[in-house]
Amino acid sequence: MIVASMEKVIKRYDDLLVLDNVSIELKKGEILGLLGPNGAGKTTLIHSLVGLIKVDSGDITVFNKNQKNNIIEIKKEIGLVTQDLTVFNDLTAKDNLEFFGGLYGLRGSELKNRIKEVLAFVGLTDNANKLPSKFSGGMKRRLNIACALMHKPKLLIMDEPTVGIDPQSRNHILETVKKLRDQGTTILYTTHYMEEIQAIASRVLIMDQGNVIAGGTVDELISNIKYEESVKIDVLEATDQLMEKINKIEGVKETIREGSRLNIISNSDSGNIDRILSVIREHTSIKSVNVDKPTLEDVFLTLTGKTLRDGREG
Ligand SMILES: Nc1ncnc2c1ncn2[C@@H]1O[C@H](COP(=O)(O)OP(=O)(O)OP(=O)(O)O)[C@@H](O)[C@H]1O
Repeated sequence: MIVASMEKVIKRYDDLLVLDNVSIELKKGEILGLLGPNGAGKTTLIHSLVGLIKVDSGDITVFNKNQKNNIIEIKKEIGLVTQDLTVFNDLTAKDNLEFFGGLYGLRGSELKNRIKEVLAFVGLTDNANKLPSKFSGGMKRRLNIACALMHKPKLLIMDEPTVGIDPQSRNHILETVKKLRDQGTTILYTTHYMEEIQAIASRVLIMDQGNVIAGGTVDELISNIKYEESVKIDVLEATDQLMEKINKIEGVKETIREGSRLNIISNSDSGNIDRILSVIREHTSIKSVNVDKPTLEDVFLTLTGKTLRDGREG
């Protein structure tokens, strides 16, 4: 069953085409991972889906209703976890939840019980009466999620909910997302982090420059490039000249430089590792070499020539 869809959606900011004929579908009970570098259009896609911004053309349907004509009704069933925290620093965690619950019409004992439930769900029960200003980044993010859960949304949209937090809080959030999925919530989850997508997503859409450029399960996406391998080489000095020479070797598809590490995507049947190594040796010393099967990161690199982490050109 389709919970939400966008069809041929176009959104421009002046001359900038931010959503370029985007079509997506969200299926009931799935965690759909939306992966892309900075500026790919992920937030714009989300804000369009929930009706926070108007699109220039295309159709958006949520819960089988045309979004434009039924936006108030639709919003009652959607939870939005925004990238920027929306919690009030001068209200305690509990009071924040009371405020957001109130906005959704919860009152009295129903409101009180839901606050307790949600605090326990995100692991903040012991901090209910504390101000978010005293929280760690991860605790604030968890409270931000809790606020979006007060009205038990059927569709939860999470815009990079783990940015800038410690690994423990990150794992806690990923576990929370999986629990929500197990309870039947449909989730759209955006991130730069492929490890998160690999850990939780049923399906992945990869976005770049306003386009959805690939989609499928993680395994499906990786199998599309299985004829390739990823050669990771640590060198003493990775100069522009060296990069240029490597890219000219037959069978090399992409080379990305991260400090003194080179990640080279190469056809696995071209047998050119020797060639790559000897070109490098002519320029600098080699510290280590690793040949891996491709990961989701390599899928992205192959498709866009950029790393997921920062959207930097390769
Ligand atoms: N209100 C706006 N006015 C003009 N340009 C905008 C506006 N909002 C976003 N943009 C531009 O649209 C493009 C897509 O931005 P968007 O925030 O959707 O990307 P994103 O994939 O969510 O990036 P990030 O990972 O950094 O959040 C960017 O080039 C951005 O500068």
